[in-house]
Amino acid sequence: MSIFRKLAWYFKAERRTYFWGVIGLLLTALLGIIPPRIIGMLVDLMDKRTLTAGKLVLALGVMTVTALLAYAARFLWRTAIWGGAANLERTLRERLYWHFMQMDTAFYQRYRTGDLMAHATNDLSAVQRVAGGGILQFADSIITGGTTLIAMMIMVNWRLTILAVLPLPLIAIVARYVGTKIHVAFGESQAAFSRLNNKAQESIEGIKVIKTLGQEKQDEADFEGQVQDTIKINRYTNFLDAMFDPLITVIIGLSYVATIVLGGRYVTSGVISLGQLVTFIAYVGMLVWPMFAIGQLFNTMERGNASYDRVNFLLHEKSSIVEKTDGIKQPATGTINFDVKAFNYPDEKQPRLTNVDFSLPTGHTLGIVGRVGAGKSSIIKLLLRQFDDYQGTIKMGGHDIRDYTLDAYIRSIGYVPQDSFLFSASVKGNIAFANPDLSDQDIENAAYTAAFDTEVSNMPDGYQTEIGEEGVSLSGGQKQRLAIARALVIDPEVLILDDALSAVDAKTEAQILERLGINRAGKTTIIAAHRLSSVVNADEILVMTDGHISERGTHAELMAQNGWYKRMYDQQQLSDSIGGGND
Ligand SMILES: Nc1ncnc2c1ncn2[C@@H]1O[C@H](COP(=O)(O)OP(=O)(O)OP(=O)(O)O)[C@@H](O)[C@H]1O
Repeated sequence: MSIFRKLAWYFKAERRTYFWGVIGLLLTALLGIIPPRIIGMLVDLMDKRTLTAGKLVLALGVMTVTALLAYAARFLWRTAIWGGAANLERTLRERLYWHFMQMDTAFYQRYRTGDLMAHATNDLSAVQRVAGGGILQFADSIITGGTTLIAMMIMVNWRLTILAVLPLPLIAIVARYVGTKIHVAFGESQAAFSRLNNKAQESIEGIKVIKTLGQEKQDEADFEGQVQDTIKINRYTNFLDAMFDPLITVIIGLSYVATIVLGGRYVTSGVISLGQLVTFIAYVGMLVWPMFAIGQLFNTMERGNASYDRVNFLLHEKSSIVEKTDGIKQPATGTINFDVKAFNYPDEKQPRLTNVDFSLPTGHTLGIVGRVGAGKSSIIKLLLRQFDDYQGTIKMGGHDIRDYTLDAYIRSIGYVPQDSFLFSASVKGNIAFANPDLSDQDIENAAYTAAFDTEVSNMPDGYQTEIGEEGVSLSGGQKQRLAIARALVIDPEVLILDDALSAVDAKTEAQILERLGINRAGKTTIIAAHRLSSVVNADEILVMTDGHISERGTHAELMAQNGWYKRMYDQQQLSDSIGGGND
């Protein structure tokens, strides 16, 4: 019952809805008693041969009115209770979605997307079932079960009632225990199916690797193993399912046997009439569902409870990026003063950045270079406020970036990572993602600056061409340029390109950098790159080594220093003149 207590806030808020739901159920139950009783009376009249056409018409009239009223009552409880449940699911779904949107990178590092999706779908459905099916099972078992039992005792015979209903609680027990087993088995069968799906997807996606490494046979054997597993689990599920229905039929049969044996004797000895026995048999049938309901109620509550706890646990996870309620709401502008003494990722001891400091006046360009894992992206993650926990300060326009509201701060930044997420939408839809009302001219300007315009005009439907799963697939370099155009349309104060030109050939890169220089005059740009040609024109270049700045200066100054930068630059120039780009 604890789940009902936990959801009390909701039932309280929706008490009107649920009140009408229960009234509807009560009316349905009361009206349900009438038809069997009338049929019994008709049987008695026929038995005594006193049935007249008038009485028959009257009986049919009452039955018709009852059926119409029952229809209305059913409509009432169905709309109230299912509507209430749907509202709860919507409320929780919105809360969870909003919460996901607020969470920081560390949260997404802790939880896998698949698990979060499972919470947002399966768990919320299980909670919804408590507010719909659960309430129905609870009210139905008490209301329908109770009224039918009372009717049986009052209108027929209490001894017969006790004997006839004796086997019925077994339905509740079977529904509870076999029901749980079936549920678990279904869960396993679904999991097996999704493992099989994942395996198939992975193999198809990785087919080239599998073939080049000659692993087809091994992969086939793996797949065969998974298929066998899935079949075994499904067989067991079917076995349990096949056991369930016949067992219920046997229990109901026992009840009918008891009714016929004792009821028949009562009829012959004149304790009850034949019509009462007929009424009674119909009532026995009406008790089956409430018994099921009791059994299922425990399962619904147990699952709902566990799911509610899991969802609540997620909802209570705090983001380490804390919004100041009185944070600065004006867009962030001005010089960036980055002064981080030490930063380590959550749950890690080793600092990934140490003593990194730079000052980047508005309108300047900063280049960040260095080996793989040197800390380039870590600097950017701090600038993006993906992590707020570090020693030191990062300021923009003289204010600590943590003093801005997230919205005001993030809106000032356009960020393009190496692999951008693109939506399955048109080229235009992707570029205009931040502002669907952008004019075609703005979109084309952005595409031009990102050197993507010529290719778009060659696409089948130009800017309306669908990309992604259902449309054309773009090359790595095209994706990067589309992502740059998407970032440019917001005309950000600070544009951050994190290795976002890596898949673009050297000539196109030069074109983009040149156009960026013109388009973004007076705005700040940060470029992290492996290819040093991306940063040669920067006002300052930082060379990162193991989380600290090992060299710094302009291109000319760094060349003069004769260190890692010069060696790397010469080496890349040489391979460029031999190889060329990779777009
Ligand atoms: N989210 C994270 N959690 C824990 N460690 C991380 C995380 N992100 C990066 N690291 C570690 O921090 C170090 C610096 O990584 P970072 O991504 O900043 O390097 P980088 O210079 O950008 O590398 P690349 O050139 O490959 O992009 C690496 O050792 C990396 O493994």
